[in-house]
Amino acid sequence: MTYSIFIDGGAGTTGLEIADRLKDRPEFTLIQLDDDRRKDAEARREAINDSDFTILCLPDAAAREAVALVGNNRTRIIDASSAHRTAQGWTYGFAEFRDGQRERIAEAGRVSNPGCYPTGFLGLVAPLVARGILPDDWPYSVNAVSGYSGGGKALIGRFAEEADIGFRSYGLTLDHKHMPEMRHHAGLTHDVIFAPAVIRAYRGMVVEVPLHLGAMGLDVRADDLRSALQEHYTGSPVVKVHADQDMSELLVREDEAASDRLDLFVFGSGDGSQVRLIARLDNLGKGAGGSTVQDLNIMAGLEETAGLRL
Ligand SMILES: NC(=O)C1=CN([C@@H]2O[C@H](COP(=O)(O)OP(=O)(O)OC[C@H]3O[C@@H](n4cnc5c(N)ncnc54)[C@H](OP(=O)(O)O)[C@@H]3O)[C@@H](O)[C@H]2O)C=CC1
Ligand SMILES: CC(=O)N[C@@H](CCC(=O)OP(=O)(O)O)C(=O)O
Repeated sequence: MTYSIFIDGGAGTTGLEIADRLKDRPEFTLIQLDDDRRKDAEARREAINDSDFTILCLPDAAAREAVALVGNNRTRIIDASSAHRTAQGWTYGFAEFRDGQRERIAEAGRVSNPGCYPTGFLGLVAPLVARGILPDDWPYSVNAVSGYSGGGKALIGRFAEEADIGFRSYGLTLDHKHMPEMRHHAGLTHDVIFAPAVIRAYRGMVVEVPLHLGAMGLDVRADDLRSALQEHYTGSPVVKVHADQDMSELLVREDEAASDRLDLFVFGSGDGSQVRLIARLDNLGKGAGGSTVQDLNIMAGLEETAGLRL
């Protein structure tokens, strides 16, 4: 059985990453539009409806428009944009973050891929909240840095033009589009305080949640959080919870290699009461293209990690 795949937005940063992961897979054939027709609504409608799976790598408005072009019950959609991440009728495409999610993805007709930052945040916090180890009513802070490819072609262009930008903090109006997704899927009662930044690396990101467990009035310590995460992700080929505590630094290289892994760390103070929960991932890997291909594999009933860079 071969599946036909259309990547709408296939000439963009995420679309090209996904095509690269699929190009040597005999299970898939790619429907491609010539460059002069790739934004033509009729050409896109035809390609979408000819496909078994359409993957949306578009700005949010164009992603909504693409969904409205589906005129059959067969074509299944995976949306990499943030248009449908908390929408009714859509399944959140993060197989590992809560029990039963992989099975929901396998059956779904509409899957919305997580944002890159929420993948780090939810990967760390959601299993701990679900187990009652961390509270659902704490105002969590999320500090993060991303490679500039996270902002797509526009930000890649800007970092090429303004060669002196080394660090860019943003989200300064405290309304970043990933905040509803983090709150919703972690089941929190408050929005997180989200402080994202971009660094002069093409890809890669570090997402951190600092916690003062003592001041929060919790009895658990760093080791308990790490053990719970290790138990939750046991056997996962994609998500690794690191045991080592003696690291003195975590680096993102300017020319970091592509990776579809999600690496989680729990660093604690001597008494374990102060904790830094840290996720390291590739914004174009588990943060976008890697998780899309993982979801596609699950939906198509194929080996879940086929084509991934682990
Ligand atoms: N980059 C990342 O790390 C991540 C990105 N995402 C999401 O994935 C989606 C794509 O992002 P990214 O690849 O970075 O963005 P890019 O800007 O690099 O690519 C978007 C592509 O969509 C094309 N496009 C825009 N409007 C239309 C339209 N109406 N019809 C057809 N094609 C259209 C653009 O065309 P043109 O080339 O002419 O501009 C471009 O090729 C976004 O929603 C983004 O938020 C999600 C997770 C991480
Ligand atoms: C560095 C940078 O600009 N990152 C993007 C998020 C990338 C991502 O996850 O994309 P979605 O739009 O699909 O959520 C931003 O902050 O808007």
